[in-house]
Amino acid sequence: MSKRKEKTSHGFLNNMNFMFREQWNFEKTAFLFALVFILFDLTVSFIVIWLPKVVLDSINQSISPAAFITTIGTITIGLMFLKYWSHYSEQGVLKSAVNILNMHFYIKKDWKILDMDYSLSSSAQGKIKIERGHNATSRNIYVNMASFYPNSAYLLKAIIGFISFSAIILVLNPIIILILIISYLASAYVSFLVQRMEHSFKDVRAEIDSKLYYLLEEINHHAFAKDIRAYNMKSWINDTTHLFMDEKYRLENHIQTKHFMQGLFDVFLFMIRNGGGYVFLIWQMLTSDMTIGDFIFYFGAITGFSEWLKQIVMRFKNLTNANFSVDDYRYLMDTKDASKRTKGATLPAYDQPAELVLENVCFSYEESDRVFINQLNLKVYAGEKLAIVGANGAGKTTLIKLICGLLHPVSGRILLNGTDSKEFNRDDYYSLIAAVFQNVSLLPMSIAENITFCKESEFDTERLLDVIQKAELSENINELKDGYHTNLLPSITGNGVNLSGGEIQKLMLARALYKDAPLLILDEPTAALDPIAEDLMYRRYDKLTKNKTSLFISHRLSSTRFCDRIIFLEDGQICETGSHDELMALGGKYKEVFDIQSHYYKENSGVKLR
Ligand SMILES: Nc1ncnc2c1ncn2[C@@H]1O[C@H](COP(=O)(O)OP(=O)(O)OP(=O)(O)O)[C@@H](O)[C@H]1O
Repeated sequence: MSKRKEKTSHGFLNNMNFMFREQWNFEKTAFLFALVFILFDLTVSFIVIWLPKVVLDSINQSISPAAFITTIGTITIGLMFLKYWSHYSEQGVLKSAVNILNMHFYIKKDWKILDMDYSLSSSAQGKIKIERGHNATSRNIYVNMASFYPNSAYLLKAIIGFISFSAIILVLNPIIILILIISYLASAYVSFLVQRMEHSFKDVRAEIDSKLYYLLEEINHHAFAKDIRAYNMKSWINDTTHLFMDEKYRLENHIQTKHFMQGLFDVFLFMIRNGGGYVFLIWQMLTSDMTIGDFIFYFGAITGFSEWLKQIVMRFKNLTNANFSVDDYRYLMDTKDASKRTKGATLPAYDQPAELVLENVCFSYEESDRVFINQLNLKVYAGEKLAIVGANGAGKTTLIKLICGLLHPVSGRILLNGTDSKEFNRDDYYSLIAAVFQNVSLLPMSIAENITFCKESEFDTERLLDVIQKAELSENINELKDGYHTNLLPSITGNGVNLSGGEIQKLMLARALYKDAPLLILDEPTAALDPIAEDLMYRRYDKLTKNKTSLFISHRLSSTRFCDRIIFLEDGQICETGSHDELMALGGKYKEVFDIQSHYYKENSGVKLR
């Protein structure tokens, strides 16, 4: 499979364009808020350094108390007005960007993860990508991508403030500006180095987080609670969690140490910068005609100038962080599916069984050198009932995932009614297959919704009742007060029932039958059924698979005899194929395993399997 080189960074300007367009499309008023905030907040900054000069000059010039109160009162009221509206607008910018826009990215990212090819989302590389996408849209407003827009506004405000205050200090002495700027450039450079170092650990951090959070989520998972107690796994979980935590601690500690050193360097520069400025002003007071009002005004300007520079460095740093997050988000969102998402080949009829052909199919998992499916050739005739058997790890589930289009062959082809599965639109192709996988997936909604995936008002009742009956679930459901309207997962829905393992398996079968697709795939569908339910299912298998081609995976070889043909898989290859009688006559691996299983039955119950 040829690997496309993926773009991990779009560049700052491109990201800026992207974020501003997103903000514009999402909420235009955010731009008005930003404008008001910048203008008003800057004006407040000027008034704050100018007001003490006005007060001192007024006292020096001995103006009348009425004029003094009017002047100071007007300025103070104006200041309050501007401060209120600047705060209001700032909140407007933060609200629309961080609270709303971030939620928009968060949902889009989740949708992308749900929609992307399974082969990508389940690979190790895909998991890191997803973790980085989660971090990019996290609730932490200091690093998430939505902080890009407010930080741009803060940065613009700081730049304008810096230029204006420069003009004031320029009148005083240009060298002061030069000293202040050099000290800040040094600070910015060190900050940039620390930030770049932190970014270089992003993949390591995502990998540790993904391991740690997987473990933390699993231990909180209801299904895992029994095993934890039964196998006394607490100490193992504790040790493993601490192992990951230690890894995380070491990494964060290393990063934190660099931040601490950067902080020390900043304090050193601050002392040189501000201390030098004040010494210069005192000297000016002593040697020229500078008034106390001027001293206070310039004192404020130098402090304010330093503050603007600090703001520029800080906002630039935040913006760079947000820019990295935008890159991470776009890296995830740009993921190209390997399967076809555009209009594909014409689909075969849903009411006719499909023919399936595998030609020289090879497959390896991305992160492994091993070949899991090796040059596999197989033809499943339309309407045929094929059983796939083999030892654990032989590749049965992998083969099923390939046929389902969840994984893609590294080489070779999978043809459905003569058309390469790659030629179908991915979602169209999924619609041709109804599969029951080993891992069950129940959702917190009613039994009917879990079977049909339709809203309560939209499903086909007749079809629902038919599949409930075929899956042998009628008796269980009839016992419930609300029948198939009963909710599942009461711990989440607040009411309803918990089904047993066997009942869930029947429900999964009902779900596959309701889909009524031409290719039915059942991966160990009877593993949780009691012998009577299992026997019933085998006897009804013809009816269940009417007008369908079916693939049936099982470890119980006796259960595959109702299939037309059996393939025995070993190391990702078909080593034997034929009907039960043919394989028994062959005297190979199938017979060997069958004899071991039937021997067990004979010895323990006197029941012979043949
Ligand atoms: N995501 C993965 N990455 C790497 N290897 C994997 C992955 N999933 C499965 N494997 C490996 O592929 C091999 C085949 O697994 P598969 O699940 O297809 O076997 P199986 O025949 O269905 O086994 P079982 O009967 O136990 O369900 C196993 O060795 C397994 O470890």
